[in-house]
Amino acid sequence: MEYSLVCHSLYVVLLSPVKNKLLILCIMFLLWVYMLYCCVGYSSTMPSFMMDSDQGKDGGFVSENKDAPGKDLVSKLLLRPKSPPALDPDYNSPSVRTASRELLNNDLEAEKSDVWDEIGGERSSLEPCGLSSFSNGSESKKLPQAIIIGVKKGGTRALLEFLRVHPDIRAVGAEPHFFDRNYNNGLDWYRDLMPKTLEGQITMEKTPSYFVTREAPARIYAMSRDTKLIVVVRDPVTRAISDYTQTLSKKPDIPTFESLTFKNRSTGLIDTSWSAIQIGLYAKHLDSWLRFFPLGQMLFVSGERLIRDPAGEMARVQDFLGLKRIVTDKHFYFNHTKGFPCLKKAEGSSKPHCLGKTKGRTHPNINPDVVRRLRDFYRPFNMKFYQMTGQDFGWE
Ligand SMILES: Nc1ncnc2c1ncn2[C@@H]1O[C@H](COP(=O)(O)OS(=O)(=O)O)[C@@H](OP(=O)(O)O)[C@H]1O
Repeated sequence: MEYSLVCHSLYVVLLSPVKNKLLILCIMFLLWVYMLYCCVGYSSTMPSFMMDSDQGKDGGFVSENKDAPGKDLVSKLLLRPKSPPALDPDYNSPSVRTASRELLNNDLEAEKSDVWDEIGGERSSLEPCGLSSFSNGSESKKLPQAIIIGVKKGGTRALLEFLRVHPDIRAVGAEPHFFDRNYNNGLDWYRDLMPKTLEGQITMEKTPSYFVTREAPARIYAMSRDTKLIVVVRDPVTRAISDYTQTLSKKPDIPTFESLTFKNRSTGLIDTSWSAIQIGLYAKHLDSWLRFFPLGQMLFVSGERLIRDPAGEMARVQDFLGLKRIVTDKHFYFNHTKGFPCLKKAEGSSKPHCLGKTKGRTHPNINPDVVRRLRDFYRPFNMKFYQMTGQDFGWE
Protein backbone atom coordinates (compact mmCIF):
# COMPACT_ATOMS: atom_id res chain seq x y z
CA MET A 1 0.00 0.00 0.00
CA GLU A 2 2.69 2.45 1.13
CA TYR A 3 4.85 1.41 -1.82
CA SER A 4 2.09 2.16 -4.35
CA LEU A 5 1.55 5.58 -2.72
CA VAL A 6 5.23 6.53 -3.13
CA CYS A 7 5.18 5.32 -6.72
CA HIS A 8 2.11 7.33 -7.42
CA SER A 9 3.50 10.58 -6.04
CA LEU A 10 6.78 10.04 -7.93
CA TYR A 11 4.82 9.48 -11.08
CA VAL A 12 2.89 12.73 -10.53
CA VAL A 13 6.09 14.71 -9.87
CA LEU A 14 7.88 13.32 -12.87
CA LEU A 15 5.00 13.90 -15.17
CA SER A 16 4.45 17.52 -14.18
CA PRO A 17 6.58 19.64 -16.63
CA VAL A 18 7.26 22.52 -14.20
CA LYS A 19 8.29 20.24 -11.40
CA ASN A 20 10.35 18.27 -13.87
CA LYS A 21 12.40 21.34 -14.77
CA LEU A 22 12.81 22.20 -11.10
CA LEU A 23 14.12 18.71 -10.41
CA ILE A 24 16.68 18.95 -13.23
CA LEU A 25 17.85 22.34 -11.95
CA CYS A 26 18.21 20.89 -8.45
CA ILE A 27 20.27 17.97 -9.75
CA MET A 28 22.51 20.33 -11.75
CA PHE A 29 23.02 22.54 -8.71
CA LEU A 30 23.94 19.53 -6.59
CA LEU A 31 26.35 18.33 -9.25
CA TRP A 32 27.98 21.78 -9.41
CA VAL A 33 28.36 21.93 -5.60
CA TYR A 34 29.88 18.44 -5.66
CA MET A 35 32.40 19.40 -8.34
CA LEU A 36 33.37 22.54 -6.45
CA TYR A 37 33.91 20.51 -3.31
CA CYS A 38 36.08 18.04 -5.19
CA CYS A 39 38.28 20.77 -6.62
CA VAL A 40 38.86 22.52 -3.28
CA GLY A 41 39.44 19.24 -1.52
CA TYR A 42 41.87 18.04 -4.17
CA SER A 43 43.98 21.12 -4.19
CA SER A 44 44.29 21.13 -0.42
CA THR A 45 45.53 17.55 -0.45
CA MET A 46 47.93 18.05 -3.39
CA PRO A 47 51.59 17.96 -2.46
CA SER A 48 52.67 21.53 -1.86
CA PHE A 49 56.31 22.48 -2.40
CA MET A 50 57.74 24.78 0.12
CA MET A 51 60.93 26.53 0.95
CA ASP A 52 62.62 24.86 3.86
CA SER A 53 65.52 25.93 5.96
CA ASP A 54 66.77 22.37 6.17
CA GLN A 55 69.45 21.44 3.65
CA GLY A 56 67.89 18.74 1.53
CA LYS A 57 70.17 16.26 -0.17
CA ASP A 58 68.39 16.90 -3.45
CA GLY A 59 70.43 19.97 -4.19
CA GLY A 60 68.57 22.28 -1.87
CA PHE A 61 65.02 21.44 -2.85
CA VAL A 62 62.67 20.18 -0.20
CA SER A 63 59.16 18.84 -0.60
CA GLU A 64 56.65 19.16 2.20
CA ASN A 65 54.95 15.89 1.27
CA LYS A 66 57.90 13.57 1.28
CA ASP A 67 55.79 10.47 0.60
CA ALA A 68 54.09 11.84 -2.46
CA PRO A 69 54.10 9.27 -5.25
CA GLY A 70 56.76 9.91 -7.90
CA LYS A 71 58.39 12.27 -5.43
CA ASP A 72 61.82 12.28 -7.07
CA LEU A 73 60.61 13.13 -10.53
CA VAL A 74 58.02 15.63 -9.31
CA SER A 75 60.47 17.33 -7.01
CA LYS A 76 62.96 17.79 -9.83
CA LEU A 77 60.34 19.10 -12.24
CA LEU A 78 58.18 21.27 -10.05
CA LEU A 79 59.99 22.44 -6.96
CA ARG A 80 60.87 26.06 -6.54
CA PRO A 81 64.46 26.95 -5.62
CA LYS A 82 64.79 26.35 -1.91
CA SER A 83 66.32 29.62 -0.94
CA PRO A 84 67.83 32.61 -2.63
CA PRO A 85 71.36 33.38 -1.50
CA ALA A 86 71.22 34.90 1.95
CA LEU A 87 72.30 38.48 2.09
CA ASP A 88 74.56 39.39 4.94
CA PRO A 89 72.12 39.69 7.87
CA ASP A 90 74.02 42.70 9.17
CA TYR A 91 73.27 44.54 5.99
CA ASN A 92 69.54 43.90 6.34
CA SER A 93 69.44 45.11 9.89
CA PRO A 94 68.23 48.73 10.05
CA SER A 95 70.21 49.43 13.20
CA VAL A 96 73.44 48.55 11.46
CA ARG A 97 72.57 50.40 8.31
CA THR A 98 72.60 53.66 10.22
CA ALA A 99 76.33 53.41 10.80
CA SER A 100 77.96 55.04 7.80
CA ARG A 101 81.22 53.08 8.09
CA GLU A 102 79.33 49.80 8.16
CA LEU A 103 77.35 50.90 5.16
CA LEU A 104 80.52 51.63 3.26
CA ASN A 105 81.99 48.31 4.23
CA ASN A 106 78.88 46.43 3.16
CA ASP A 107 78.18 47.42 -0.41
CA LEU A 108 76.52 44.11 -1.17
CA GLU A 109 73.83 45.72 -3.28
CA ALA A 110 76.47 47.40 -5.38
CA GLU A 111 78.21 44.07 -5.89
CA LYS A 112 74.96 42.37 -6.75
CA SER A 113 74.05 44.77 -9.51
CA ASP A 114 77.61 44.63 -10.76
CA VAL A 115 77.25 40.91 -11.25
CA TRP A 116 74.38 41.48 -13.65
CA ASP A 117 76.39 44.07 -15.56
CA GLU A 118 79.35 41.81 -15.68
CA ILE A 119 77.66 38.77 -17.04
CA GLY A 120 75.66 40.77 -19.52
CA GLY A 121 72.17 39.43 -18.89
CA GLU A 122 73.25 35.85 -18.46
CA ARG A 123 71.02 33.96 -16.02
CA SER A 124 72.34 34.57 -12.55
CA SER A 125 73.49 31.19 -11.37
CA LEU A 126 72.87 32.11 -7.76
CA GLU A 127 69.54 30.36 -7.74
CA PRO A 128 69.80 26.71 -8.58
CA CYS A 129 67.39 25.51 -11.21
CA GLY A 130 65.67 22.19 -10.54
CA LEU A 131 65.55 21.16 -14.17
CA SER A 132 69.27 21.73 -14.57
CA SER A 133 69.92 19.03 -11.98
CA PHE A 134 69.25 16.35 -14.56
CA SER A 135 72.44 14.80 -15.74
CA ASN A 136 73.01 14.43 -19.46
CA GLY A 137 75.04 11.33 -20.15
CA SER A 138 78.57 11.68 -18.86
CA GLU A 139 78.10 15.34 -17.86
CA SER A 140 77.63 16.10 -14.19
CA LYS A 141 77.94 18.95 -11.72
CA LYS A 142 81.06 18.91 -9.60
CA LEU A 143 82.44 21.01 -6.79
CA PRO A 144 85.07 23.45 -8.07
CA GLN A 145 88.62 22.18 -8.29
CA ALA A 146 89.94 25.74 -8.67
CA ILE A 147 88.65 29.02 -7.24
CA ILE A 148 89.53 32.66 -7.87
CA ILE A 149 89.45 33.80 -4.23
CA GLY A 150 90.39 37.46 -4.67
CA VAL A 151 91.00 40.25 -4.54
CA LYS A 152 88.05 42.55 -4.92
CA LYS A 153 88.69 45.01 -7.81
CA GLY A 154 91.87 43.12 -8.72
CA GLY A 155 90.69 42.05 -12.18
CA THR A 156 88.93 38.84 -11.14
CA ARG A 157 86.10 39.16 -13.68
CA ALA A 158 88.54 39.66 -16.54
CA LEU A 159 90.50 36.57 -15.51
CA LEU A 160 87.38 34.40 -15.23
CA GLU A 161 86.03 35.58 -18.60
CA PHE A 162 89.38 34.85 -20.24
CA LEU A 163 89.53 31.41 -18.64
CA ARG A 164 86.04 30.54 -19.82
CA VAL A 165 87.30 30.63 -23.38
CA HIS A 166 89.32 27.50 -22.62
CA PRO A 167 87.39 24.35 -23.61
CA ASP A 168 88.53 22.53 -20.46
CA ILE A 169 87.18 25.18 -18.10
CA ARG A 170 83.53 25.49 -17.07
CA ALA A 171 82.75 28.28 -14.65
CA VAL A 172 79.72 29.69 -12.91
CA GLY A 173 79.05 33.26 -14.09
CA ALA A 174 77.84 34.97 -10.93
CA GLU A 175 79.67 35.02 -7.62
CA PRO A 176 78.28 32.24 -5.38
CA HIS A 177 79.65 33.72 -2.10
CA PHE A 178 79.39 30.22 -0.67
CA PHE A 179 82.37 30.27 1.70
CA ASP A 180 81.41 33.62 3.20
CA ARG A 181 77.66 34.37 3.08
CA ASN A 182 75.99 31.12 2.00
CA TYR A 183 77.96 28.42 3.81
CA ASN A 184 74.92 27.27 5.77
CA ASN A 185 73.25 26.23 2.52
CA GLY A 186 75.57 23.23 2.37
CA LEU A 187 77.82 21.71 -0.26
CA ASP A 188 74.92 20.22 -2.26
CA TRP A 189 73.52 23.72 -2.77
CA TYR A 190 76.97 24.89 -3.83
CA ARG A 191 77.47 22.00 -6.25
CA ASP A 192 74.08 22.62 -7.79
CA LEU A 193 75.16 26.15 -8.80
CA MET A 194 77.98 24.75 -10.90
CA PRO A 195 77.72 24.09 -14.63
CA LYS A 196 77.85 20.50 -15.79
CA THR A 197 81.26 19.27 -16.83
CA LEU A 198 82.63 16.36 -18.77
CA GLU A 199 85.34 14.17 -17.30
CA GLY A 200 88.62 16.10 -17.41
CA GLN A 201 87.07 19.57 -17.47
CA ILE A 202 87.76 21.89 -14.53
CA THR A 203 84.90 23.50 -12.63
CA MET A 204 85.61 27.04 -11.40
CA GLU A 205 84.03 29.98 -9.67
CA LYS A 206 85.19 33.40 -8.49
CA THR A 207 84.22 35.23 -5.33
CA PRO A 208 86.81 37.93 -4.51
CA SER A 209 85.69 38.38 -0.90
CA TYR A 210 86.95 34.90 0.06
CA PHE A 211 90.51 36.21 0.29
CA VAL A 212 89.59 38.43 3.25
CA THR A 213 87.09 36.08 4.90
CA ARG A 214 88.53 34.61 8.09
CA GLU A 215 86.64 31.32 7.83
CA ALA A 216 87.20 30.76 4.10
CA PRO A 217 90.57 28.92 4.21
CA ALA A 218 89.34 26.28 6.67
CA ARG A 219 86.05 25.88 4.81
CA ILE A 220 87.67 25.42 1.41
CA TYR A 221 90.18 23.03 2.96
CA ALA A 222 87.28 21.03 4.44
CA MET A 223 85.69 20.79 0.97
CA SER A 224 88.95 19.66 -0.62
CA ARG A 225 92.52 20.18 0.50
CA ASP A 226 93.53 19.92 -3.19
CA THR A 227 91.58 22.99 -4.33
CA LYS A 228 93.75 25.27 -6.44
CA LEU A 229 93.54 28.90 -5.38
CA ILE A 230 94.06 31.91 -7.62
CA VAL A 231 94.48 35.45 -6.31
CA VAL A 232 94.50 38.42 -8.68
CA VAL A 233 96.33 41.21 -6.89
CA ARG A 234 96.62 44.85 -7.82
CA ASP A 235 98.47 47.83 -6.33
CA PRO A 236 96.58 48.24 -3.03
CA VAL A 237 96.33 52.02 -3.48
CA THR A 238 94.64 51.90 -6.91
CA ARG A 239 92.62 48.93 -5.65
CA ALA A 240 91.32 51.06 -2.75
CA ILE A 241 90.46 53.91 -5.14
CA SER A 242 88.70 51.48 -7.47
CA ASP A 243 86.74 50.06 -4.52
CA TYR A 244 85.76 53.60 -3.46
CA THR A 245 84.77 54.45 -7.06
CA GLN A 246 82.40 51.47 -7.10
CA THR A 247 80.73 52.51 -3.84
CA LEU A 248 80.54 56.13 -5.02
CA SER A 249 78.77 55.04 -8.20
CA LYS A 250 75.99 53.53 -6.09
CA LYS A 251 75.95 56.07 -3.27
CA PRO A 252 77.02 59.46 -4.63
CA ASP A 253 76.69 61.21 -1.24
CA ILE A 254 79.36 59.24 0.65
CA PRO A 255 82.24 61.19 2.25
CA THR A 256 85.38 61.92 0.23
CA PHE A 257 88.07 59.26 -0.24
CA GLU A 258 90.42 61.42 1.80
CA SER A 259 88.13 61.72 4.81
CA LEU A 260 87.49 57.98 4.83
CA THR A 261 91.19 57.15 4.51
CA PHE A 262 92.36 58.92 7.63
CA LYS A 263 91.38 58.36 11.22
CA ASN A 264 93.09 61.61 11.95
CA ARG A 265 94.02 63.82 9.01
CA SER A 266 96.58 65.93 10.89
CA THR A 267 98.53 62.98 12.32
CA GLY A 268 98.10 61.08 9.05
CA LEU A 269 96.81 58.01 10.88
CA ILE A 270 95.25 55.62 8.32
CA ASP A 271 91.88 54.08 9.12
CA THR A 272 92.47 50.36 8.64
CA SER A 273 88.90 49.58 9.72
CA TRP A 274 87.67 50.86 6.35
CA SER A 275 87.38 47.80 4.13
CA ALA A 276 88.82 49.64 1.12
CA ILE A 277 92.07 49.97 3.11
CA GLN A 278 91.88 46.65 4.96
CA ILE A 279 91.57 44.49 1.81
CA GLY A 280 94.93 45.78 0.52
CA LEU A 281 96.88 44.31 3.46
CA TYR A 282 97.64 41.28 1.30
CA ALA A 283 100.42 39.86 3.48
CA LYS A 284 98.12 39.74 6.49
CA HIS A 285 95.33 37.94 4.62
CA LEU A 286 97.73 35.55 2.90
CA ASP A 287 99.00 34.45 6.28
CA SER A 288 95.60 32.86 7.09
CA TRP A 289 95.62 30.91 3.81
CA LEU A 290 99.13 29.59 4.31
CA ARG A 291 97.98 27.94 7.54
CA PHE A 292 95.91 25.59 5.39
CA PHE A 293 97.39 25.55 1.88
CA PRO A 294 100.97 25.26 0.66
CA LEU A 295 102.21 28.22 -1.38
CA GLY A 296 102.52 25.97 -4.46
CA GLN A 297 98.77 25.48 -4.46
CA MET A 298 98.21 29.21 -4.83
CA LEU A 299 98.78 31.36 -7.90
CA PHE A 300 99.20 35.11 -7.68
CA VAL A 301 98.16 36.88 -10.84
CA SER A 302 99.24 40.47 -11.42
CA GLY A 303 96.16 42.59 -12.10
CA GLU A 304 98.36 45.15 -13.85
CA ARG A 305 99.95 42.55 -16.13
CA LEU A 306 96.56 41.05 -16.90
CA ILE A 307 95.76 44.40 -18.58
CA ARG A 308 99.19 44.98 -20.13
CA ASP A 309 99.81 41.44 -21.33
CA PRO A 310 96.71 39.26 -20.91
CA ALA A 311 98.13 36.38 -22.97
CA GLY A 312 101.32 36.27 -20.87
CA GLU A 313 99.38 36.11 -17.62
CA MET A 314 96.98 33.57 -19.09
CA ALA A 315 99.92 31.30 -19.95
CA ARG A 316 100.88 31.23 -16.26
CA VAL A 317 97.31 30.50 -15.20
CA GLN A 318 96.86 27.68 -17.72
CA ASP A 319 100.17 26.12 -16.64
CA PHE A 320 99.12 26.33 -13.00
CA LEU A 321 95.83 24.59 -13.77
CA GLY A 322 97.62 21.89 -15.76
CA LEU A 323 95.91 22.91 -18.98
CA LYS A 324 97.15 23.14 -22.52
CA ARG A 325 97.97 26.75 -23.43
CA ILE A 326 94.94 27.31 -25.62
CA VAL A 327 94.11 30.91 -24.67
CA THR A 328 96.90 32.91 -26.33
CA ASP A 329 97.50 36.35 -27.82
CA LYS A 330 95.31 35.32 -30.78
CA HIS A 331 92.30 35.60 -28.48
CA PHE A 332 92.80 39.23 -27.49
CA TYR A 333 92.67 42.66 -29.06
CA PHE A 334 93.06 46.05 -27.46
CA ASN A 335 89.84 48.03 -27.59
CA HIS A 336 90.82 51.71 -27.71
CA THR A 337 87.36 52.97 -26.79
CA LYS A 338 87.26 50.76 -23.71
CA GLY A 339 90.95 51.24 -22.97
CA PHE A 340 91.34 47.57 -22.07
CA PRO A 341 92.08 44.26 -23.72
CA CYS A 342 88.96 42.48 -24.91
CA LEU A 343 88.22 39.02 -26.27
CA LYS A 344 87.95 38.55 -30.03
CA LYS A 345 85.37 35.87 -29.31
CA ALA A 346 83.67 35.32 -25.98
CA GLU A 347 82.82 31.86 -24.72
CA GLY A 348 79.99 30.37 -26.79
CA SER A 349 79.87 33.34 -29.17
CA SER A 350 81.58 34.50 -32.33
CA LYS A 351 81.41 38.19 -31.42
CA PRO A 352 84.09 40.37 -29.79
CA HIS A 353 83.50 40.86 -26.11
CA CYS A 354 84.65 43.55 -23.67
CA LEU A 355 83.75 43.56 -20.00
CA GLY A 356 80.74 45.66 -18.94
CA LYS A 357 80.69 49.32 -17.99
CA THR A 358 81.35 48.59 -14.30
CA LYS A 359 84.83 47.34 -15.25
CA GLY A 360 87.32 50.00 -16.12
CA ARG A 361 85.54 52.96 -14.55
CA THR A 362 87.14 56.40 -14.50
CA HIS A 363 88.46 57.02 -11.00
CA PRO A 364 87.95 60.37 -9.25
CA ASN A 365 91.04 62.55 -8.81
CA ILE A 366 92.61 61.92 -5.43
CA ASN A 367 94.88 64.45 -3.75
CA PRO A 368 98.48 63.34 -4.57
CA ASP A 369 99.48 63.84 -0.95
CA VAL A 370 96.84 61.31 0.15
CA VAL A 371 98.08 58.87 -2.47
CA ARG A 372 101.66 59.35 -1.29
CA ARG A 373 100.73 58.72 2.33
CA LEU A 374 98.86 55.60 1.34
CA ARG A 375 101.85 54.35 -0.63
CA ASP A 376 104.05 54.87 2.43
CA PHE A 377 101.52 53.03 4.54
CA TYR A 378 101.31 49.99 2.28
CA ARG A 379 105.04 49.71 1.45
CA PRO A 380 106.09 47.42 4.33
CA PHE A 381 103.03 45.20 3.78
CA ASN A 382 103.82 45.00 0.06
CA MET A 383 107.46 44.07 0.77
CA LYS A 384 106.28 41.34 3.10
CA PHE A 385 103.86 40.11 0.45
CA TYR A 386 106.62 39.98 -2.21
CA GLN A 387 108.74 38.02 0.24
CA MET A 388 105.96 35.56 1.05
CA THR A 389 105.02 34.93 -2.58
CA GLY A 390 108.51 35.18 -4.07
CA GLN A 391 107.14 37.65 -6.64
CA ASP A 392 107.81 41.35 -7.06
CA PHE A 393 104.66 43.04 -8.31
CA GLY A 394 106.42 46.35 -8.86
CA TRP A 395 104.05 48.56 -6.87
CA GLU A 396 105.84 51.80 -5.95
N1 LIG B 1 90.15 43.45 -19.73
C1 LIG B 1 89.64 44.21 -18.77
N2 LIG B 1 88.54 44.97 -18.99
C2 LIG B 1 88.05 45.75 -18.01
N3 LIG B 1 88.57 45.82 -16.76
C3 LIG B 1 89.66 45.09 -16.50
C4 LIG B 1 90.24 44.26 -17.49
N4 LIG B 1 91.32 43.65 -16.94
C5 LIG B 1 91.41 44.08 -15.69
N5 LIG B 1 90.42 44.96 -15.41
C6 LIG B 1 90.25 45.62 -14.13
O1 LIG B 1 89.32 44.88 -13.37
C7 LIG B 1 88.88 45.76 -12.34
C8 LIG B 1 87.67 45.17 -11.67
O2 LIG B 1 88.13 44.09 -10.90
P1 LIG B 1 87.19 42.88 -10.50
O3 LIG B 1 86.60 42.28 -11.73
O4 LIG B 1 87.99 41.98 -9.65
O5 LIG B 1 86.07 43.62 -9.67
S1 LIG B 1 85.03 42.96 -8.65
O6 LIG B 1 85.74 42.71 -7.40
O7 LIG B 1 84.53 41.74 -9.27
O8 LIG B 1 83.97 43.98 -8.50
C9 LIG B 1 88.66 47.06 -13.05
O9 LIG B 1 88.84 48.09 -12.13
P2 LIG B 1 88.46 49.62 -12.43
O10 LIG B 1 89.35 50.05 -13.56
O11 LIG B 1 88.76 50.35 -11.19
O12 LIG B 1 87.01 49.65 -12.80
C10 LIG B 1 89.72 47.04 -14.19
O13 LIG B 1 90.77 47.92 -13.97
